[in-house]
Amino acid sequence: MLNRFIGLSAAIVGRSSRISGFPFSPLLKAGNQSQNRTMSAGKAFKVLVTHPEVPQEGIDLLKENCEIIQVQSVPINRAELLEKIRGVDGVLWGGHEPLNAEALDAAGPQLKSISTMSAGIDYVDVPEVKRRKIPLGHTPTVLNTAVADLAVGLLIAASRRFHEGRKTIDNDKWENYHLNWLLGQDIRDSTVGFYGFGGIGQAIAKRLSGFDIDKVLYTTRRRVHKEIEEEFNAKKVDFDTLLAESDFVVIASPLTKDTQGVFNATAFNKMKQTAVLVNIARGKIVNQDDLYEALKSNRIFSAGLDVTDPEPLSPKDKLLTLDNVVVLPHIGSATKRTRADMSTIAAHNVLRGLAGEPMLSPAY
Ligand SMILES: O=C(O)C(=O)CO
Repeated sequence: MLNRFIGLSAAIVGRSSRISGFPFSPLLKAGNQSQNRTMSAGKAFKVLVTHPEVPQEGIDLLKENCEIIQVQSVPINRAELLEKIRGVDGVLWGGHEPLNAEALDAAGPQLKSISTMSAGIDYVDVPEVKRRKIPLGHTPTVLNTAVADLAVGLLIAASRRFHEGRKTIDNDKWENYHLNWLLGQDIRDSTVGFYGFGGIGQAIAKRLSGFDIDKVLYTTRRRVHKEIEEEFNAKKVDFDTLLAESDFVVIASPLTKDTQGVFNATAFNKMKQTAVLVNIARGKIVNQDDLYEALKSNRIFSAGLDVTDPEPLSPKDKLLTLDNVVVLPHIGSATKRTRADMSTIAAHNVLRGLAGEPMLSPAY
């Protein structure tokens, strides 16, 4: 229920940060003269935006009360970032570069609020941020639908052999006079297993409910609310059961030391030979060498990946030589509206942190 509420508020902020009733960042309330600070631009706080392409929606919110400093280089030049972060009060961390002691030291002890513009925060040294008692926000929820749409796209593309089909055209091997040519896996009546069943996993399950699937299994540390289980006809199972019984295995969990590399040869050997793996979470949750072997030997049917290890993936990577894998360059949240919403939520997080208020979506 709480998830739903946050989802709703987040969606509202995304559409319009000015709708009355929305829990505005305190700093955006009229005047805000209570802050007993003055800066060169007459603004209460100095905020670094670490990426030049952060959508304007978030920048405009910050500008109302803050002097903005912005990194200009893309890809981000670390030296520029470390130079510009010095002395700032808040940071909107727009990219996926390491947010670690080096950056925090460069900023200095006055830093009091940080938000990433991402759901996953595996590139943040969270213990280090926590140790310094700096509130940290991130932007889950607003990207659930965009990532879920893409996951369903990958699931269909991998199960119906889009990549291999396209290659037959390129190679003048269009052979549909064979009745068993390019046969794929059905989604209807299938069991879909989620490794991680938070907001993104549930948004994928919601979309798949229109595909006449039979059941949903999920593996998580904690059981999800009963009403969510009922809504998706979902059952919590252990990892081995998930692997053995799922026709589609969807990875939708954060990357942590516990999830890193869990999809390895042992796991693939427990999956159905007809199974399709989809990963929209993080590349490192999968042992990519083992995945390559499992796909090449047809130990599993196919895979659809939005994330790889490393990123960017080399065009020479052996994974790309396979017919039965669809690989995308980590574009799960890459829609105009989603990125705008992410910048809005991140800006609210930063402003709330500066005001000493709870962030809209705290990371810890
Ligand atoms: O925001 C994130 O963490 C993503 O990886 C979106 O795809």
